Amino acid sequence: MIELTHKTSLFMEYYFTLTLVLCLPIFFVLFRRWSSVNTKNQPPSPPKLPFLGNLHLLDSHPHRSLQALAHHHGPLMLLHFGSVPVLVVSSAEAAHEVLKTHDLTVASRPTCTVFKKLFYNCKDMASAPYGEYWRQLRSICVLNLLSTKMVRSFRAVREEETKFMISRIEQSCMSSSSKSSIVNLSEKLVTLTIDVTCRVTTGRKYNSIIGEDGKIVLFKDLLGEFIEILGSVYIGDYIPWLAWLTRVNGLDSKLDKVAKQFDGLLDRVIQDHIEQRSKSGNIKGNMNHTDDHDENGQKDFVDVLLGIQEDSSSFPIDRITVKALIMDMFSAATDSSYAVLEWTMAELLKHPRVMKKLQNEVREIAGNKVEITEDDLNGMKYLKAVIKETLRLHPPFTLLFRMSTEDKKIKGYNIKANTQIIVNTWQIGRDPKSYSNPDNYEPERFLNSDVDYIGNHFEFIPFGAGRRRCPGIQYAAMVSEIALANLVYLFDWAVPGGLGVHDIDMTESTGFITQMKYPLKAVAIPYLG
Ligand code: HEM
Repeated sequence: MIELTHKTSLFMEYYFTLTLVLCLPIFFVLFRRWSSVNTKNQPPSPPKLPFLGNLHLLDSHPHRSLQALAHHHGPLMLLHFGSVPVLVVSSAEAAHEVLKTHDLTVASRPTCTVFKKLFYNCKDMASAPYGEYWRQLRSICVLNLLSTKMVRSFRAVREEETKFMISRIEQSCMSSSSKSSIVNLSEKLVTLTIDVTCRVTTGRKYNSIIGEDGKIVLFKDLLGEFIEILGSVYIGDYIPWLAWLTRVNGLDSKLDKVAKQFDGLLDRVIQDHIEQRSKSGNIKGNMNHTDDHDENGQKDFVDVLLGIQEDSSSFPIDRITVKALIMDMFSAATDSSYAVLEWTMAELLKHPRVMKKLQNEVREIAGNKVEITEDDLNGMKYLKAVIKETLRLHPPFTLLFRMSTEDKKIKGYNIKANTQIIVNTWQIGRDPKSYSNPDNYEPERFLNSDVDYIGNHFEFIPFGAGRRRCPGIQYAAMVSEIALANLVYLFDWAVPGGLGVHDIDMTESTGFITQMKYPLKAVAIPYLG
């Protein structure tokens, strides 16, 4: 009996193996046919590795490695980050097709763990998926927080904080025997942009806060850590079985710590505002959130959001949404504006001709004024061209991140739903097809040109384009213009002793926002008129 069973089982094994061998060619043909249907008409791709896909082809400056890949594979190329398909868009024409023709299809953002943890499960505007919730938040921000009227109403904050920055530089010049001083411009500019954002969003500045462990944390350092961590890659998003790595390398606990510290701060900010509002009687029924000022003076973003929360006719927003929106403002408004100013000053130091031309314009328009005010900025055409040229060569967000929500044919290629879309704005701004001498810093190219940065000209999209375009363009322009005009009006600038203009280190930082890797230092010499 045992003998019989053994024989049967041997026969079964033999039969199974034979069937498998005979069927293999059929499986192979079927697989080839299935995969060719599946990959039919897909954009060109470099070869990929098992599990990693094409992740190994990226380095710490992904906009540069993607540019190198696009030179081989073209302006629409399909990569795989782990198991996730990623469409990379690298020319103005392809960006027009994706962001304008297929705006609605690519209006969502990729879901990623870092954003989920830092922005209350994507309850903010910038990382929320496309849909009704995002639409409502966007309209609240565009109509109430970032409207022309609201941005203008913060003019005094911008002018005052610029004045503080200038007087800090003047003081360091005065205390030097030569009446000039080496200034850490990066440090001055980051303080300016953080202070403006804090006052506009919360009504006050934060030098330091008490951390979770009771220790004092510099607000600037906390925000720096937040921005740095925003740029981290959470490997589990692309290769799920490697998710444990972020527990081992400490990213998980770092994320949780930063999120908790900001959450505590935002809770205190909101509580202070609620108490202040109830003291001044500025509560439900007594407030119109579209007014620019309350009886105590300037309203900040938290005031406006609490007003909307109390207004039963508005879209209902809870405390978490208020916190998530404030986080958006902190993360989007500070380091981006700071990066633009820092790169601009570095380029001006490297190009004394451009610096002189800019100073001539600003000094001519200012006459003998003590300082430049926002009224003076309108006529400063070269200043605006200088800022545009910086945004072309050094967009703070070198890549735009989107997500397709439906299967679509884009430029004849089949693009599946849930494909991540990356638009390489950095590469597009340096394309020789759109710009002569694309690597040269020549603001003149924007004089007498109708090319703007509001998403109409796809060769120049530092603020993105389409539905998810940056809503803070006006805010960013005003902070940068007033600060730059005063810096070049009130001081002459030189490269620190012994160094030439070619010694300025233009290496880029890594991370979410591309700044200069090393702090920019320059000699400030007060201009005596
Ligand atoms: C020079 C400074 C700035 C630059 C270069 C910049 C650039 C960008 C870019 C490239 C995007 C993505 C656009 C897209 O996907 O098409 C974006 C989104 C966004 N920006 Fe800005 N930005 C700047 C300043 C600001 C400021 C000052 C604020 C607010 C006060 C702001 C708020 C936002 C928000 C909330 C989003 C998300 C919009 C959405 O997803 O609907 N940005 N920005």
